Parts: sequence; C-alpha cells; structure tokens
Amino acid sequence: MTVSSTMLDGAQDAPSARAAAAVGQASNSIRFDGVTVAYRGTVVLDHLTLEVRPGEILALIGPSGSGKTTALRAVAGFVRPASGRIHIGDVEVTHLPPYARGIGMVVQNYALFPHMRVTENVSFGLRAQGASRDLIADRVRECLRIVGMESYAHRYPRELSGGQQQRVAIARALAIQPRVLLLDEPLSALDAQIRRSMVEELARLHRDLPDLTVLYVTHDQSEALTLADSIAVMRDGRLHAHGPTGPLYQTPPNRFAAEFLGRANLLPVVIEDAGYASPLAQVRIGGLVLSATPNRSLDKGAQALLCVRPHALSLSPRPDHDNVLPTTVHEVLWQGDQHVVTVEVAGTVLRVVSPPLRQPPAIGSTLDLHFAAVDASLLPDEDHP
Ligand SMILES: Nc1ncnc2c1ncn2[C@@H]1O[C@H](COP(=O)(O)OP(=O)(O)OP(=O)(O)O)[C@@H](O)[C@H]1O
Repeated sequence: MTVSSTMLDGAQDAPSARAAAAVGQASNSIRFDGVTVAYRGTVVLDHLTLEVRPGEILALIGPSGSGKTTALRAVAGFVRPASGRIHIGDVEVTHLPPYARGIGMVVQNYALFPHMRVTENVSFGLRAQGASRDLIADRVRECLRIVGMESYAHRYPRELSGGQQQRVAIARALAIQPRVLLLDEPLSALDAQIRRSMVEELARLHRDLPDLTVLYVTHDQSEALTLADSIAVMRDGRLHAHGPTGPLYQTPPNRFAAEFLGRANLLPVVIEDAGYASPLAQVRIGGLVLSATPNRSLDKGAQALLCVRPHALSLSPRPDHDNVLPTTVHEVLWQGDQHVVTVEVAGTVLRVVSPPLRQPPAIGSTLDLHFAAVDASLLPDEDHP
C-alpha cells in the first residue's frame, strides 16, 4: 500500500491521465458526500459527509475500528464505496483508479523498497510518470531537503533509523507534487521521543507547503491537537464531531468528543438560564449557581454536563475566574512538572492539573476551585436526554 508501488505503477490510460491532470489543476479540497463502505455486508463507514478544506490538515481520530483508515483508503482508491461520492477539488474521483487521483500517501510502516537507495525510493513515482532526469534530480534534492535527509541520499532503508525511514517515505510521497497528502498513522511505529520531534517536523513541513491538503489519520489526540487545523472524531463508522481544532477542544458537542479529545471533567448540572439573552448561561449544581458558555440546544430545566478541562481549574482565585466550586480533596500526585489533584463534588470526581504546588492541599480537606465561564462548556447529558 505504498504510493510508489500501488498508485503509480503501470501505464495510465488516456481518460485516467486526463482525469489526473484535471485533479492536478482543480483546487485541492477532499470531499466525502454520504460515503458508505461495507465489507461483506457489514457497514464500517456509514454515510460519511466531510470536507477537508484546501491547504488544511484535518485529523481523523477515533478508537480502533472506527473507520478512519477505511475513509482514507476510500480517498486513495483502495476501497470502493457502496454508495456516496468522493471529490478531490472539483473532480469526482470515486471511480478513478488510485494512480489517477493525484495523491501522495504515507503509512505506518514506511513501506520503502528495501533494495533501493533513498534517492531511488524518492524518485520512484517520478520515474513511473516518465519525468526527465533533470526534473527527477531537482525534485529528489528538494524533497530530501524538505525532510532534512539530503545527506542520506545514498543509503539503503536498512541503514536508516525508523524516524529517518519515515522522513524518506514522506519525501517519496511529496516527490510527485500531490495536491493531497494522506497520512495513515505515520508516526505510530516510532518511539515516543522521535514521535514528538516528527510532529514538530510535520508542523514545519505544513508551514513550508501551505497549499498541501492533508488528511491525517491517528488515534493519538495530542498529535491531532498539535498538528491539525480541524479534527473529525469517528465512532463506529460514523462522524461524531467535526470542527476547527481549538473550538472543538474548548466546546465539544458531545461527551464522546469531549473525552476523546483529552481529559474532560464532566459535572452533571441543570440549566437555570440558557443564556439566550446574555453572553453566559447559568447552571445549577445542588444549591450552587455557576456560569458557562451557552449551548443553544439546551433549554432551561434541561439536564446537562458542564465540561471543564483539568488545566482550566485553578486552586487560587484569578480576576477572570468567575466561578468558585467548593470540593473535597481525594488525592494529590506530584509528577515533577505538575501536580494532579483529584477532588470530589456532589458525587462527581474531578481532576485538576496545576503547576507544582509549594504547599499541596491535604487529602480530605476542602478546596475551592476557580474557573472562567469561557472555559466551561455545556453538553447534552445523554443519560438524561
Ligand atoms: N479488508 C477488510 N475486510 C473486512 N473488514 C475490514 C477490512 N478492513 C477493515 N475492516 C473492518 O472495518 C472496520 C474499520 O476498520 P478501519 O481500519 O477503518 O478502522 P480504524 O479506525 O482505522 O482502526 P485502527 O485505529 O485500529 O487502524 C473494522 O471493524 C475492521 O475490522
């Protein structure tokens, strides 16, 4: 499943070549319109409608088996949808063969040709397209420069580390100048430290190539939050949430998205004032009223979940923190660069992440938490619809 072997092998017939040229000319968005994929009658991608806008990185995240790779393979042309349509730019590619779609692809296990040197691996797609020697030399040099691998051009894959092999795989995918780059868990075979530096490199790569549209499949929410302009959350073959990264993290639309995008404290509350006439909603927990960012789908009297991220809860008052929540301390953990304090309020356990504390609170003591209404969003309580 490599870009070189599977997508570029073989001669292109004339209509496919024309379509490929058209894909190259059109704007470089990726659009799924009601795409359904089934394996032996089992639906694994269910009416996916989603757009990756030109030049953005969209991270497709979700648990194992949620359909992320299937969606990406449908764009690549390795999976044929049972229904729905896929466009790259203005061109419908649903029925085009993989090599005619104008895409680059990088998968988890590098998939470099072991018997070819780095240069030959990177130039493979261009050679299959019949590009001139001068063009190939220029492109290979440029792509190896982009991924910082110029000085390894004559090595074989076995002479490279995992991170270096993945850089070569990225250079190979970029060599054909794709409008769209598909990345399927590209970092998951690497150890944690190299993964972090590769995330930074991918962010730099995207700054260097701002027109490149990237569909990035990962199950790692921190990679998605770091790299992506927008995030789509999948579950059981369905799209569960989609939006720009910051707002989606800050105001997730449902419990699954809130918890999949990072640690979320979810406190059951009742809507006291939905906030239609004011910038903030008011919610009640026991005898206490707190303010939060309104959710237009939640009316007065509805049961809801107040969502606050652990680092948005503070142990001391701040001028912009308008909410005070009295709690009881359950546990205090020092983790070097931070303290994690677990507290309880009205039967719900909350997690607070704080910079290291000189005087951590005692277990069993009462502790006021402070937080800003803008850091508190409201979700429907699916257990009490
Ligand atoms: N070729 C296939 N034949 C039959 N079932 C398949 C095939 N490929 C994938 N599936 C099934 O489709 C569902 C979705 O798989 P997919 O690989 O898209 O999930 P994913 O979200 O990418 O998971 P992971 O994070 O584990 O890679 C799974 O239940 C999987 O078992």
